[in-house]
Amino acid sequence: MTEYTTIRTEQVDRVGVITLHRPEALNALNTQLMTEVLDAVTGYERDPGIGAILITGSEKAFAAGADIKEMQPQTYADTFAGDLFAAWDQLAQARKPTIAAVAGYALGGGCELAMLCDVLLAADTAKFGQPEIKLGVIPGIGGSQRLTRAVGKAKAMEMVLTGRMIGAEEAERAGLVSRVVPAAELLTEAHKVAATIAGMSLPIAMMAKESVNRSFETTLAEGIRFERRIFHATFATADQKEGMAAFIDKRPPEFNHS
Ligand SMILES: CC(C)=CC(=O)SCCNC(=O)CCNC(=O)[C@H](O)C(C)(C)COP(=O)(O)OP(=O)(O)OC[C@H]1O[C@@H](n2cnc3c(N)ncnc32)[C@H](O)[C@@H]1OP(=O)(O)O
Repeated sequence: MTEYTTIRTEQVDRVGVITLHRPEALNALNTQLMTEVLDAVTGYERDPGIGAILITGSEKAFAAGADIKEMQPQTYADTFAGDLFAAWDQLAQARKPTIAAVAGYALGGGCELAMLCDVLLAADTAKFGQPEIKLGVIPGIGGSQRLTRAVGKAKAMEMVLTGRMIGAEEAERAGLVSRVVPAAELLTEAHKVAATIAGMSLPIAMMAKESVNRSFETTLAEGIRFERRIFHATFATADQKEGMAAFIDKRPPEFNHS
């Protein structure tokens, strides 16, 4: 069992949970914390008993951004040679579905971490922003790209150029989050969503995720061709036979993830 110092992990109902835990710094994402998050994600990816990964923070902050105190003294040569933040791409490459449950601040790298996840659920207390410009930098973990795809150019431009935060309702209206729930219900709801996904056939959920993600990277015609081929491939699984047989037999499916 790995000992983590800046995150907490637990496994419930085939869901691998990662709770960011650096309360003294509002979960600011320093190297230690991100290394631990990525290590935990790798562990859950390898674990056949896990079907979805849930990432959450505290009531006050999902994460207040990349660690400014750690970044401040770095030189251009440091950031370039070390390819600062490139490791985070590993989360985007996760093949199992990932869910972010956001309460409080999700700023800069915190907003980017949430956007690296597949499903984004927000508490009514959530505040999203890309305030890097106020620090004399720009988003560096995909914020200018993923935020723009999520909320469109006009809102993304305003947020990235002014650093303005948006609340949960505005984030939902703009399409950044799938749903807003009362803060007291966030974890319960997020667990429900994650457990629902984890209860599906794992290979089929992974195919569904890959297919949706393809829509961000290719033309419509290519995307539809990709989806059709993957759809055909689902018929090679035992879970397709089981899922359809269960419907016909009027019983819940018992997927065995093969
Ligand atoms: C550059 C790239 C690629 C990515 C980035 O993410 S840059 C960072 C973007 N995030 C920000 O600019 C937000 C910074 N934080 C704040 O503006 C405020 O902390 C707040 C509005 C989120 C909350 O304000 P509040 O007054 O409630 O709390 P503080 O006293 O300011 O914070 C408590 C404690 O946490 C430390 N903290 C907060 N955010 C960070 C951070 N991103 N990096 C490092 N440390 C952070 C803050 O300094 C304070 O600790 P001390 O009391 O020890 O100073």
